[in-house]
Amino acid sequence: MKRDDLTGIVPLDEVFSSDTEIVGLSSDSRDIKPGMLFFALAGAKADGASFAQDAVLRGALAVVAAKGGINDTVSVPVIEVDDPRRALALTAAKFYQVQPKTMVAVTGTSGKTSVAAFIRQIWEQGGFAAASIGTTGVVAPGRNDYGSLTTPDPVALHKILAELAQAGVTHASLEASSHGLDQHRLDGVQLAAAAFTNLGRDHMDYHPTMESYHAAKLRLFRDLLPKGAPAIIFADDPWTQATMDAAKEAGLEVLSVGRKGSFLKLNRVEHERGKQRAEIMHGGDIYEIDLPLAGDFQISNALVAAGLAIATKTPAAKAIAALEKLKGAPGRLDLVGTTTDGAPVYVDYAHKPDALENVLAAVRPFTTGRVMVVFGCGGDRDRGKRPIMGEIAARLADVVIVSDDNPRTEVPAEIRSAILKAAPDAIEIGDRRKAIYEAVRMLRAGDTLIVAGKGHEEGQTIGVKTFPFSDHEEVRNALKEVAQ
Ligand SMILES: CC(=O)N[C@H]1[C@@H](OP(=O)(O)OP(=O)(O)OC[C@H]2O[C@@H](n3ccc(=O)[nH]c3=O)[C@H](O)[C@@H]2O)O[C@H](CO)[C@@H](O)[C@@H]1O[C@H](C)C(=O)N[C@@H](C)C(=O)N[C@H](CCC(=O)O)C(=O)O
Ligand SMILES: Nc1ncnc2c1ncn2[C@@H]1O[C@H](COP(=O)(O)OP(=O)(O)OP(=O)(O)O)[C@@H](O)[C@H]1O
Ligand SMILES: N[C@H](CCC[C@H](N)C(=O)O)C(=O)O
Ligand SMILES: [Mg+2]
Repeated sequence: MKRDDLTGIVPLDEVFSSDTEIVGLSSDSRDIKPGMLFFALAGAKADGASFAQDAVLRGALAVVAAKGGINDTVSVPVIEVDDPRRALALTAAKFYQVQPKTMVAVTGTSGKTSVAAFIRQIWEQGGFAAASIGTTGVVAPGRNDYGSLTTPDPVALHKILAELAQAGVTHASLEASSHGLDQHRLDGVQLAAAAFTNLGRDHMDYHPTMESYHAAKLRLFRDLLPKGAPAIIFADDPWTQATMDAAKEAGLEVLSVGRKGSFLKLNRVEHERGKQRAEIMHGGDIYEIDLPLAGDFQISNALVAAGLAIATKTPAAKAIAALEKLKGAPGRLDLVGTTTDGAPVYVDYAHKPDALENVLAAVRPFTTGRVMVVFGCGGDRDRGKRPIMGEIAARLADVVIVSDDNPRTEVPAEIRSAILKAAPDAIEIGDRRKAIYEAVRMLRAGDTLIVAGKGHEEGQTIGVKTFPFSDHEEVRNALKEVAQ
């Protein structure tokens, strides 16, 4: 791409002639090839500025950095900007040029992946070529890539958006994580609408307080949505009011959904094992639907998705009717099988306190026997949530098995012991395969088992190595073995 097609954000015209060809951008010196621009970002672990020399040696045309950020002398121009992360995101948007026409983003502690998958399905049912991008990867017509970050870094993200647009995708939903918002990964994405699901304890290793965690989420409404755009806000969360106030102050059109919602109001819901019947009110009309998913929280997610669809011009009756055909995102209260006595086993991605609380509460109404749970907590992540999750499991489940979930570089037994402090009656089985097998073996008619924490994940990270591991596969194998 020529200099002039890319200028405007970073003042490239001050250092390059107009015929300079720029072949790419990166904030990782290891990815730099001749003809690329290197953006030096101050990170959590390292300072990108210290890799400027490395980037130059690999052929960077220039280094974009914060004012006074580069102390070493480098042999290429150093371009100083106020905010290198934002500059990278906006430049990436220009570099990759095209994005799907209608894009929405969803933030919140829980429900992002589910809402992103639901709105994609509502659009698909409306006949649009639609995509979703988030924790479970990129899902689009003819494409299903496994992803590693919930919100990809801006260069990867804009490359994906351009590929999707070029493949004819017109509608896309994105998950906006608090890290992603804080690090400006989504700046430069042209959003038509955005949504907020809820706020609970998460990532307290990154955000110093709940208020700063909330403020990171609010960037979506304060800084990224254009004025007048719709903000769909789940109405029944303790953080609803503060979020609505911020969205109103930012000049957005606030549309609330939920039991206390006014745009989509949930009048009534009846839970059954695999589905729930809901009465929803919109614009004076009443709709009765069967949502083919278990769990009260999935009603909330479905309402947020329907709100986004209506706000982006899907007729309300169509958007609400589409809820009857929704499929859950992989590993979200995902029914993997049942024992010969009919006891169901679900795999769920609850790896934070509120999610665990919700999922255990969700299965209680249709469990006549015991609610059982196998779970652990990730290593090298927020340590404070361990006893909190232990307490929740002990309070809401009848049988608790504490096991390992990506211990990473921590001592697994120490993580388990922090959970067990608040769940003294729990059974401890570190090996997750054995824990799942034991739990399945204990199941009796009327019981429900939740294997929580890993959801769609396909590995167990011990130390710095990731070993293939799938809760789905382990549950299926255990069910087979126990049935024999
Ligand atoms: C803590 C965190 O969020 N880190 C993210 C951040 O990295 P960072 O900027 O802090 O990087 P750093 O390692 O300190 O290095 C600083 C800079 O030096 C550069 N560098 C480094 C080494 C080198 O040889 N050369 C070089 O140029 C790095 O590329 C970087 O630009 O920016 C990177 C690029 O976007 C991300 O890949 C990286 O995600 C790491 C891998 C990560 O684990 N992130 C998780 C916590 C995360 O983002 N999770 C959220 C939420 C999950 C959820 O709840 O759903 C997500 O959106 O996935
Ligand atoms: N609206 C909700 N309210 C509370 N808990 C929920 C809600 N939706 C989902 N959950 C719980 O959180 C888990 C993760 O759901 P989902 O993947 O949709 O959320 P997420 O926000 O994308 O999470 P992550 O940040 O971990 O990717 C589910 O498996 C379920 O246990
Ligand atoms: N995006 C989250 C996922 C956590 C999933 C859980 N299985 C764990 O490893 O803690 C994180 O990396 O913190
Ligand atoms: Mg997610």
